[in-house]
Formats: sequence, C-alpha cells, structure tokens
Amino acid sequence: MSTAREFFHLPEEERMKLYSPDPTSLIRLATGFKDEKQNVFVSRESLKFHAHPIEKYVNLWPANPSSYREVVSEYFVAAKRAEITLLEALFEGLGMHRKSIDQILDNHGQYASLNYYPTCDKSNLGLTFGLRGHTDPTIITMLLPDEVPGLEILQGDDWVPVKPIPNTLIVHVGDVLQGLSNCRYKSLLHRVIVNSETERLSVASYCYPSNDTQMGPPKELIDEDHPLIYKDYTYEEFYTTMWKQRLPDAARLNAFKISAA
Ligand SMILES: O=C(O)CCC(=O)C(=O)O
Ligand SMILES: [Fe+2]
Repeated sequence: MSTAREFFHLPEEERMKLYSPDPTSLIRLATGFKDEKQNVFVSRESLKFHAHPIEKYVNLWPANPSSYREVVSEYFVAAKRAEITLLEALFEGLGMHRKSIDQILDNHGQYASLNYYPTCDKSNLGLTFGLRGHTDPTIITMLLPDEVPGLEILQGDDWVPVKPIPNTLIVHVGDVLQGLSNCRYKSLLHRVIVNSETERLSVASYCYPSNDTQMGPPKELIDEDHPLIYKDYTYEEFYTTMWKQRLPDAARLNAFKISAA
C-alpha cells in the first residue's frame, strides 16, 4: 500500500509516462474523466497491468518507486495463490468435477490495478464519484483497501458502506462466477464514493479465465431444481460483447442466456 501511495505521489509527468487510453495495453495509467452525458466526474486514477505469469510482465512495470517491482510482485504472487486456493474450495463446494475446475483455472490470468481516489472539493462532492456502480468482469476480485471508507455495495435499493477493517481483504464475486455457477453466486454491484478530507487507495487483483475457456455452467451443476440459465460461450466472446455493449454490470451476461438464443 505504501508503494502504491508513493507511486501516486510521484510528479504528474512521471506518472503520465504510463498513460494510455487503450484498454488492451499491457500496462496503463487511467486517469479521472468527466462523463458529459451524465454530468458527473469519475475521479479514480489507476495503474492497471497484467500480473500473471509474472516473469512475462514484470519488466514492463515502473522502476520508480525503486521498491515497486519487488514489493508488487510479492503481493500479487501471494494474492494469486490465495485466489486459486479459495476458488478450488468454492468450486468443490459447488460440486464441480475436477476436470471442470482444471478447465477454468488452467491458464487463468491475473490483471491488477492500483487505485487512487483523490480528495474532492466540498462544492463538487455531489457530482463526483470515485467509481460508479459496476460489477467486475472477473471470476473473483480480491481487493485490499486502505482504512478510508468509500466502498459501497448495493443491497436491495440501498447503497451500503463497507466498513474498512485493517489488513483485511475483500473478495467480490464477478460476472464470470455468476455465469459458471449458473447464478448460485451473484456478481456484486459496488461503487466508490469520495470525500473532501482524505485520499483513498486500494489494490485490486482480478482473476479471469483464459480466452478460450468455456463459461457456460458445467453439466454437474444442472438438475431439475437448477435448470440451465446460460449457454456455452468463451471468455473472449464475453469480453468482446462487453466492450460492444458498454454495460456496467452483470446485465452483460443476458446476451448469453438460453432464453436469448
Ligand atoms: O477501490 C475499491 O474499493 C473498489 C475498486 C473496484 O471496484 C475495482 O477496481 O473494480
Ligand atoms: Fe470493481
């Protein structure tokens, strides 16, 4: 976390060397932006990069701060190990066969993001979000927030603040797990609000399957009580559709519903 803080406190021209609007870049800084249509400012600045397999990507990472590559590698390797252990237990708990589990986890990827939410002038608070409501297009997301409140989840019709607990990871269910589990797990709608007093940081590890992974629910999860909801589709199809639709949440999965066939 302190390495992330150091990075975001580097001079702007140093950080902006990594700026890119292209979502397929292997590493990129994304900055806050104004949504003219909805007249809101989304203030998050984030450094996004691939983290697995780490040897393939680490040389693309910033060399400033000087501790960056070492500290960030150590964190994301450990995060990935924890994600895999958690997912194996979760898939086994659902009753999935070993073959189905391996198919999903073999060649999976890990995308990472260091997130920085600057403080916001009091007069602009009403029109500024850290991040608007969305679900993650992942299997799961492992999030390490700092101790500043800001994350909120939608429960019924209400946005409920998530109380920060020191040194505690938060795991979100993403859209891919909703699809794979035939809706036994629902992907989590969440957002980040900002405040006028304290900046906020978080570190996210997004676990996703390889492009050719079949994302329809495995046969063993389908029975009379759990009729098949989604047809078979690959992660690549899901991702391409997501960019075309530009939907912020799990409604993106509707294109793959049996009833949409
Ligand atoms: O910063 C946070 O607490 C949430 C970040 C988030 O939702 C994301 O990176 O997808
Ligand atoms: Fe998210």
